[in-house]
Amino acid sequence: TSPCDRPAPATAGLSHDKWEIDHTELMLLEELGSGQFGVVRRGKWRGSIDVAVKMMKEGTMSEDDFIEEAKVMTKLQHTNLVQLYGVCSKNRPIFIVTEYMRYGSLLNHLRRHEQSLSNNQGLLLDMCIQICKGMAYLERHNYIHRDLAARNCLVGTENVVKVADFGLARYVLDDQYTSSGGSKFPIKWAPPEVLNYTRFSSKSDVWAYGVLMWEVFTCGKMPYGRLKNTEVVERVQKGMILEKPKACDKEVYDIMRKCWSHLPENRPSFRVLKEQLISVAQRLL
Ligand SMILES: CN1CCN(C(=O)c2ccc(Nc3nc(-c4cccc(NC(=O)c5ccc(C(C)(C)C)cc5)c4)cn4ccnc34)cc2)CC1
Repeated sequence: TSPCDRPAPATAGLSHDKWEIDHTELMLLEELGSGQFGVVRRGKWRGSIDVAVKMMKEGTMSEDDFIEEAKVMTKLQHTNLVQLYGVCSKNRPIFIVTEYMRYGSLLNHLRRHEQSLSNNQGLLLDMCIQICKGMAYLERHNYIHRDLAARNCLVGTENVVKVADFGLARYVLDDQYTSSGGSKFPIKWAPPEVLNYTRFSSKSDVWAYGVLMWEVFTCGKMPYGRLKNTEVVERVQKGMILEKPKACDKEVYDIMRKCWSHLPENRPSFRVLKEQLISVAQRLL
């Protein structure tokens, strides 16, 4: 059919689609750091809303595919997910604009506050429960994270913890990151079916969540210490799992271990995990 036959897209005629942010309404402030895609800065949107702005370095991401997906991502809304406000896609580099989390990554937060956190099992468990709630929401919406880890969670005021960058891994162009043989692939958070067949699912997110729980209860240790990626792959295939962190109660470790069941179908769902963690927290605290 010729273009004039086709019905106009629903947003035709609107000056901006609702996920499109007008970059003249953004004021860029200090740099927060840099990640897979380049520099991230704090900003103000419409004069008063605190935002984080990822400025996508050219050639680091498949931009058109991401801009299409952004329409779906803006609809994912939960207190334990870092909210995507929108994108500035009319200029290059494109900007990804999200809510701002003032205390940075959970990994750095754990390492910075190890002293006070290491004997506060209640707070560590609460962080895990918050992340589990965010992941249970994604699971309900059949949304797979693909790179869940403490480095990809963020800390806000009053010990709020949120999951960030869910689904973004699909748009990274660097094959050192995307292929399981690559130097940047998150091997230590990957289950056997991802290592062997890159078969991602909410159950592979559950495996990664178990490793994230281990990161939380060790206050940010590197899983499997200095083992090289090839050594980790070999041991995970043979069923080796991470040891119980000192600060961690046996019951909590038993839940971690279930996340590392070899077969995905033997791992609990995030919905079940949430119930188990909440009942352990009630018994323990
Ligand atoms: C007292 N401390 C002082 C130092 N400090 C900070 O400087 C600091 C404070 C707030 C920060 N907040 C945020 N920082 C970031 C941020 C900063 C640097 C890098 C990144 N990460 C990325 O850009 C990034 C992450 C993952 C991925 C893939 C696709 C691989 C999964 C791709 C890109 C995010 C994003 N945010 C979204 C909402 N809030 C933030 C970050 C850092 C923390 C507080």
